[in-house]
Amino acid sequence: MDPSDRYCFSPILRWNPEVENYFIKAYGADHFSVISKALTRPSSYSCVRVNTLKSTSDAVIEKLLKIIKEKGFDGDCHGKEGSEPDENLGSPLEESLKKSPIVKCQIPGLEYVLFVKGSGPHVIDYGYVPGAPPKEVIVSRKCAEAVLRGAQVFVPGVLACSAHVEKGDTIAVSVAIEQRNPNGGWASGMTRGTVLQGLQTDPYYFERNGLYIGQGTTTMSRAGLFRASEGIAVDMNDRVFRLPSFYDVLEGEIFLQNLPSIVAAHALDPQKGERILDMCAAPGGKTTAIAILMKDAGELVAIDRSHNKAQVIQKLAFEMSLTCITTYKLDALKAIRQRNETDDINTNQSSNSLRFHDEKASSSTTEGFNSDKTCKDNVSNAIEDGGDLC
Ligand SMILES: C[S@@+](CC[C@H](N)C(=O)[O-])C[C@H]1O[C@@H](n2cnc3c(N)ncnc32)[C@H](O)[C@@H]1O
Repeated sequence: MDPSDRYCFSPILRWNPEVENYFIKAYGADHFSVISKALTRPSSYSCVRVNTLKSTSDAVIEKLLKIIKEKGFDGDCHGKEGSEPDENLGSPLEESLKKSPIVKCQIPGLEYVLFVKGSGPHVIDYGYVPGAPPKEVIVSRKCAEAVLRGAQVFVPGVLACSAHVEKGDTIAVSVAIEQRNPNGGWASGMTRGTVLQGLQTDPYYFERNGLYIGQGTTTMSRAGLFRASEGIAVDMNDRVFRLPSFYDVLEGEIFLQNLPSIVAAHALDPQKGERILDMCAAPGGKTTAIAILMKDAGELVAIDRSHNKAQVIQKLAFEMSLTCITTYKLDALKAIRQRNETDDINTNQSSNSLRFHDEKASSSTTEGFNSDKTCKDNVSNAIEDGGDLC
């Protein structure tokens, strides 16, 4: 392989042969190959839920179209145009997205869901010169997945970096996919802070062939990057897949959320005045969806075992002006006592009420949230750390 060929995005899924044979029989070789390829790519659109207590789908579409027009297609990417033709287009949604970059969900009752078009894969010139490989960082898989959905590279996601990287350097970003370890688990197995030379002796050099997800500008030096515990490490200029970034966009009016999570809240059909418990709630995607469906009237108890994540729920509820949510930092497994349990905690509560053994996450009427930097960083880190779009 020519060394320059590795700086591209062409992942190949490796299946357990038995599973692969099963699927080939079930789907046919051609269909299975299309499915297998699609599984290596991010979604071709983003899904956004509108806070109908604050706005309407039409108003949000209008505002987003204006933002997209002002900022360019995907907010902060200005790479070369030109992408591979996408052989998977053809569903009614994708056909609609060809006509307009933002469309309303056509499922009755879900008109508050919007789809925003993305594009890719794009070809990126990493500036490879024989004998002078580009400076690069390796990021975790979760970080890479977020980047391919419009996020920046945050500090905790960086695993390794070239030597002599300074703030403002152009840098290629690749991903270290987890490998199976001897204990049967999966891990990248890379020590954070590893120095890359751009040589075949670099960790996962061959495994990273075709796993370059974009190019950006470093916001700090190599030393700073591994000293810092939070913040943006690489400001992405170009990604192989481009989806609009919704970071700080129409805060409180919209929430980026996968359709199945939205449908889960919708299927629950929560009603005004009900009392609902969300036991693994952070970052609060379903919690806030439920609260909005309840018209913010009733009681929604949201718990998460992580203190920082519980704060993230509070921040989101505050942004969305939802007052029916009460947040607790609490392990769900220890959350509820049997009626006849005889420990001495909360003995003054009625026997059939839920009894919380842990503390309420600090003040839920927090005026401080707007300017609370820690909370904002917690959101970034929670996203970085959790990676899931819930
Ligand atoms: C995938 S996220 C949940 C997403 C959330 N339901 C939403 O729709 O936004 C899983 C969350 O569960 C929390 N969690 C896991 N085990 C828990 C437990 N035993 N008690 C409380 N929270 C837990 C994690 O901290 C994490 O924030």
